[in-house]
Amino acid sequence: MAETIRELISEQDVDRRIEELGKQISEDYAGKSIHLICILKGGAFFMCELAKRITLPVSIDFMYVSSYGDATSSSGTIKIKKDLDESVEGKDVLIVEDIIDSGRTLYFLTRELEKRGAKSIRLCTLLDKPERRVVEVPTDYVGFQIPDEFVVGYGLDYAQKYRTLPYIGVVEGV
Ligand SMILES: O=P(O)(O)OC[C@H]1O[C@H](OP(=O)(O)OP(=O)(O)O)[C@H](O)[C@@H]1O
Ligand code: HPA
Ligand SMILES: [Mg+2]
Repeated sequence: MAETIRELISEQDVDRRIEELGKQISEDYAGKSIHLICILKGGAFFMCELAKRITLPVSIDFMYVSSYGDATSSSGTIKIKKDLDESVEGKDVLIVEDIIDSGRTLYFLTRELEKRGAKSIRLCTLLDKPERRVVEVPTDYVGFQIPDEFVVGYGLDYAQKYRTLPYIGVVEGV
């Protein structure tokens, strides 16, 4: 069977949900500024859309961590491929991810940012796949809970392909 993509969440539904998340985050952090930490590569697409919808002062930084490579399951080893440019000490940090799957990446990141002295650490993820969790991690803001299927689009890749799809789809035939 050839590799095909089945739409799971439409572009319109993703946009609408990001709008809601931006509003909720702006209310919850009222009076504060937020330091967004985008987890590359997948989180970049979501972060740009989310940041535009937060009505508070926002600063942004990027970290590139990767564990999947070209596979559909985690290698279990998280590597920092590009570190943050700025210190997180004393900052209200909001980690922005495209997906929480096994939870290993988020667990690693949370511990790392705690060690570096962040004042508070929360997570905003576009997608959450709770059935696959290996490590328990708190998810503060979740766009959509999805079933146990390998998804692509809106930053998510399968072997570096499909990141630029404007909707979320399931890879079939692999
Ligand atoms: O909960 P987990 O099982 O740890 O999976 C989630 C992580 O896996 C993906 O990153 P990936 O390693 O594919 O890097 P990428 O964003 O560059 O594609 C995704 O962007 C998350 O960072
Ligand atoms: O379902 C997924 N798709 C793409 N990348 C991922 N990284 C963890 N889970 C996924
Ligand atoms: Mg990936």
